[in-house]
Amino acid sequence: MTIQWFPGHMTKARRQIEAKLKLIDIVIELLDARIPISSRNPMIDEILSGKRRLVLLNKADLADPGITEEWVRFFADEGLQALPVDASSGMNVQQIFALSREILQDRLEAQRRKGMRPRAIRALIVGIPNVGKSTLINRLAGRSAAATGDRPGVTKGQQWIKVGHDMELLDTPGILWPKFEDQEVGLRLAATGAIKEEILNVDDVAFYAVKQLLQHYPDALRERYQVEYGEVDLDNPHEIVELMEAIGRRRGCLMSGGAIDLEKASLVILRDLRSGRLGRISLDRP
Ligand SMILES: Nc1nc2c(ncn2[C@@H]2O[C@H](COP(=O)(O)OP(=O)(O)OP(=O)(O)O)[C@@H](O)[C@H]2O)c(=O)[nH]1
Repeated sequence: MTIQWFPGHMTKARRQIEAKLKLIDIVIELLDARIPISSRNPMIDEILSGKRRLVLLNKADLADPGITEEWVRFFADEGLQALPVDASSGMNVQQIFALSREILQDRLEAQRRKGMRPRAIRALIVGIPNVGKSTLINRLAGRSAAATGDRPGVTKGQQWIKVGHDMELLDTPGILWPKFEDQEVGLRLAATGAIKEEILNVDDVAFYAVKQLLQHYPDALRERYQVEYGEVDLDNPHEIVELMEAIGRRRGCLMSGGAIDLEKASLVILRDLRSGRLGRISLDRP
């Protein structure tokens, strides 16, 4: 599965999720905490058609904690419970069980009133490529139940996985497509690594990232690369490129002949941004 979605792919992905929805009680909608709106499928409400839902803001370890708190409030205003998690380390992951029970409380109560012992909650994880679906499934299952990879598009092949003592997960997550219409959304998806590098202009993505960093995290580049810069005019592309070149020079990103290799410098910046070495950065803001 690649990020290049065509209308036919979208229809197929949507049908696959709709078929799974019939089997489950609750959807776990996985978003990237750094870009909760850009990593959200634009038709999600329609696709889930009223199914109960828990929103997870994954990769919260890489996101700006203050902004993540604002996002939790934003989703609460939409009537959705949102929980910041880090599927890699397991931070907050155990809370998923209690929150899911809370969201389904009326149904569980109704089953009890009828004298039935509530059966395990059946859940489906959905999200765009590379948002951490497999990592979360593995974390919840406590063993390697799904293949993980650091590049978009590795989830394949459907079984129930028992997680905790009262939840079952469909082992194949629902893959959603991200938004494409908006260029800035594309740049945010790319900067955080949701879109494959091969189909992007790396310089453009790094340029965007540097501009965002200067605007919202003005010390991040200085601290990481020991480059000196004063007030950078964000409306002057030359000043931003000059700063990228200074970073390239610092990092020895040179072409034969000694000119600065801007593409290499861009890759350095993007790798550092995605891995958190530039600090905890959020690109979407409520
Ligand atoms: N820092 C951090 N990295 C994470 C977290 N969750 C997942 N990752 C990393 O993100 C990358 C993608 O994770 P996957 O679990 O393969 O993502 P996926 O959604 O299953 O991806 P597809 O198979 O492409 O649909 C991997 O390199 C994970 O290690 C997290 O909470 N924090």
